[in-house]
Amino acid sequence: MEEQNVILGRNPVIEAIKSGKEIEKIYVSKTAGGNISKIINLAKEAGIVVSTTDNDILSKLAGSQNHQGVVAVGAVYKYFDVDDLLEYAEQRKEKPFLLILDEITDPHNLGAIIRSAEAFGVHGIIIPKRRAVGVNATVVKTSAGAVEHMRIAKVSNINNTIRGLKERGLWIVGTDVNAGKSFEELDYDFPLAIVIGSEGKGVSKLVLQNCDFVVKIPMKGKINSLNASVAASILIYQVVSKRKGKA
Ligand SMILES: C[S@@+](CC[C@H](N)C(=O)[O-])C[C@H]1O[C@@H](n2cnc3c(N)ncnc32)[C@H](O)[C@@H]1O
Repeated sequence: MEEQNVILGRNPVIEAIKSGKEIEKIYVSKTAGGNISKIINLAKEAGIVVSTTDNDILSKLAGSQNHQGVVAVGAVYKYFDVDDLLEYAEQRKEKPFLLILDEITDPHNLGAIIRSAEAFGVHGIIIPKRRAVGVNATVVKTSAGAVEHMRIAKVSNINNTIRGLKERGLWIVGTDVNAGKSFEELDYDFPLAIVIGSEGKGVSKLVLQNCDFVVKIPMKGKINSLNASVAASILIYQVVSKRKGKA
């Protein structure tokens, strides 16, 4: 785990963005002028959230040190590469078992998924760089500390990552409320990644097309879907129980 840190001042923040440092958010003063628009543009290009705010908030974040109207709040988590996730499975002499989260935006869902994944021995979680929540303070808290033991990789393009995983021998199991196949029909005794979709629109069409299997958890009630973290937990448990006792 990396400590959450703050970077103060214009040049340090510019250098931090350029070096690709994990930055969660950049705060800029409402009244800042000069090269502030350059910082905002650089941040946007790097996909970093920028918040325009009052000087009081900046001073609080900066602990009364000089911030020149800009404070970057560093990441709370150091991400892994997809290769690290697969190597971890290899070290454990287990068939890879990964989760791919397709644009989960609620930090409580991400935290809960990490917690279940850690509890049941998932080797790693893949999340997209854009349009999804990353590991922030709420996620850390909701995961009840499980995030410290979970390898999470951030990728630019989920579909390219899926292609790469298939080349490495993984089977991709998508989940969708309207799938024709029940999740109980697979034996999960193969290297795999399970795809869980976003709260609003589910797994995207293209990702579903790239899956080897698409399964549903049959439901009896009137509500048409489960919470993403609940669905993830049911699937994770199914994989673990089906693999039990198998090498
Ligand atoms: C809240 S649901 C998304 C609902 C979305 N409106 C849809 O129609 O797909 C979030 C994710 O949880 C998983 N999920 C929820 N209920 C499920 C079910 N009954 N079967 C399979 N997956 C489910 C899927 O990955 C889904 O994309």
